[in-house]
Amino acid sequence: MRNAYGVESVRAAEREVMARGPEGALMRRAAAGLAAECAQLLGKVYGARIALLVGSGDNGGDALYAGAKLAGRGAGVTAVLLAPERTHAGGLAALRAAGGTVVDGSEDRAEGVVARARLVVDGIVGIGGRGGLRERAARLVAAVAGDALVVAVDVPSGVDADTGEVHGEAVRADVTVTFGAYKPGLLIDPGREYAGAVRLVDIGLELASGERVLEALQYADVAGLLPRPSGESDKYRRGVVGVVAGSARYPGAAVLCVAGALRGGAGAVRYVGPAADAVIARFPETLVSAGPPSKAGRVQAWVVGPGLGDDGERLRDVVAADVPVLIDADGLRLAGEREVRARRAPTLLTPHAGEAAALLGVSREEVESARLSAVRELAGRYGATVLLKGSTTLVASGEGPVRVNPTGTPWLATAGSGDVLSGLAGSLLAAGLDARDAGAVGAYLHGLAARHASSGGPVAAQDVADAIPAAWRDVRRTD
Ligand SMILES: NC(=O)C1=CN([C@@H]2O[C@H](COP(=O)(O)OP(=O)(O)OC[C@H]3O[C@@H](n4cnc5c(N)ncnc54)[C@H](O)[C@@H]3O)[C@@H](O)[C@H]2O)[C@@H](O)CC1
Ligand SMILES: Nc1ncnc2c1ncn2[C@@H]1O[C@H](COP(=O)(O)OP(=O)(O)O)[C@@H](O)[C@H]1O
Ligand SMILES: [K+]
Repeated sequence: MRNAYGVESVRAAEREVMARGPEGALMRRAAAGLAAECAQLLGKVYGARIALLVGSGDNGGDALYAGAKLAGRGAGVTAVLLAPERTHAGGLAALRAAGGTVVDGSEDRAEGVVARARLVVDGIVGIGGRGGLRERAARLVAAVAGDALVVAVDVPSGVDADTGEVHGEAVRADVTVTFGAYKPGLLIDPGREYAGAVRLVDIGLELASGERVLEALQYADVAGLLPRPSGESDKYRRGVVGVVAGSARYPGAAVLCVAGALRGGAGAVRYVGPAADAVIARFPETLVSAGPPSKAGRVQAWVVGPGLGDDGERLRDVVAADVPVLIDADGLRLAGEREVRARRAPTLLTPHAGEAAALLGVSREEVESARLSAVRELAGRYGATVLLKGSTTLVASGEGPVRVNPTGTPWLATAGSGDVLSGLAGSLLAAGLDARDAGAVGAYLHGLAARHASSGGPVAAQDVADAIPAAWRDVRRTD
């Protein structure tokens, strides 16, 4: 599991280490890790032109000590000070002693220094930052050459370390070297996008895993959660997933949802609805039935909503069932908050940002700019587990850390791929995973399947469904 910790926890862990160890030890470790990463990116340090953007706090101190190390190896290092009177004194002295130079960020020549640098180190603000870049910092950042390497210290300045929100201008880094622990803002868009590749440097902080606010499943975690048929399994023991999706107008949604469900580990897929002919034509192994879902026979979990149109009756029939239910797409619009809250069996809602926005009564942009608070708010309101889809997929339940999905590709943003995900996650629910695990494992496999199917090129939703078994085997290999 990859865990991310909030700023308060990181600061508390830092205080503990500082109380025990020699002064400045943490910053020296951080700076050493930062310098090593810069050196690796540069390839040749000797003669390289480096600019340090240095703010008023310890983040600037890290940049200065790292700059001193690089200057000691023959790089031409210039520190551009954004708050000259409040610059980290020890760091500044170290840089000067190593042969580095210093300019005031308000001087005209500062922009030229930044523009000529091959590598720019962003030490403007770290976890102490609030809001976007201020004007002078933003101007200097805008001067960075297009082909320069940008390394952010701890977090890209302007990105909220706790949430990934960006209010105003922020640094776009190629690499972010973060200290002691991942911060949520490095793993959730838009912050994740600004951070580039994230490198974690161990500086000896001890964080209790119970304090994590965000977690990302890794291969081994997923392998441990995948359903595994035992020798005595039969299709009912493996779980039957019921799919209520599609309409005369959208039969394709039913086919795609069933396609995902068939690959999700349940023993059988039951389809109820008006697209039975289309489903059977593509997947003859599906059990189809007409009539209401409640009369369809044994089902361990339902998926309801993709392409459903305005069929509130079938939706209500499913929501009244006493087994886990996944509600997606049109189902989200039709399901009342009170009905969902009243359910006793687990409920998993899988909105994309637009659907989440409609449920919350805000704009899509508001959801996309503050995903963490949106997914938590929805989980709280509905008393359910919520999987918020998009460039960063998050899964939140009422309690415990939020899960962030580490797999996927922007090629997944293709019509119908969400239907495949709901079928897949519903199948995992039927196979016995709880709602959080079914959502997180479903998103993980779905993203990995898309990568398999894509290999850098476009994919269609059906390709993603077809690649799920390969993704599954891929994960199992680590078992
Ligand atoms: N906490 C830890 O465990 C460690 C922290 N270290 C470094 O220390 C950093 C935190 O240092 P600080 O607490 O001094 O805080 P920062 O260096 O992040 O910020 C310092 C000051 O910047 C100003 N500021 C805030 N927002 C601003 C904005 N938008 N534009 C311009 N100025 C702004 C504020 O006056 C703030 O107090 C970490 O991010 C990391 O780089 C490391 O040296 C090692 C260990
Ligand atoms: N930029 C992106 N990067 C990665 N995955 C994305 C991105 N945009 C969308 N996705 C994923 O693509 C899928 C699209 O689902 P959805 O929006 O429901 O589409 P549809 O309704 O057409 O099936 C989701 O799994 C979502 O997480
Ligand atoms: K920074």
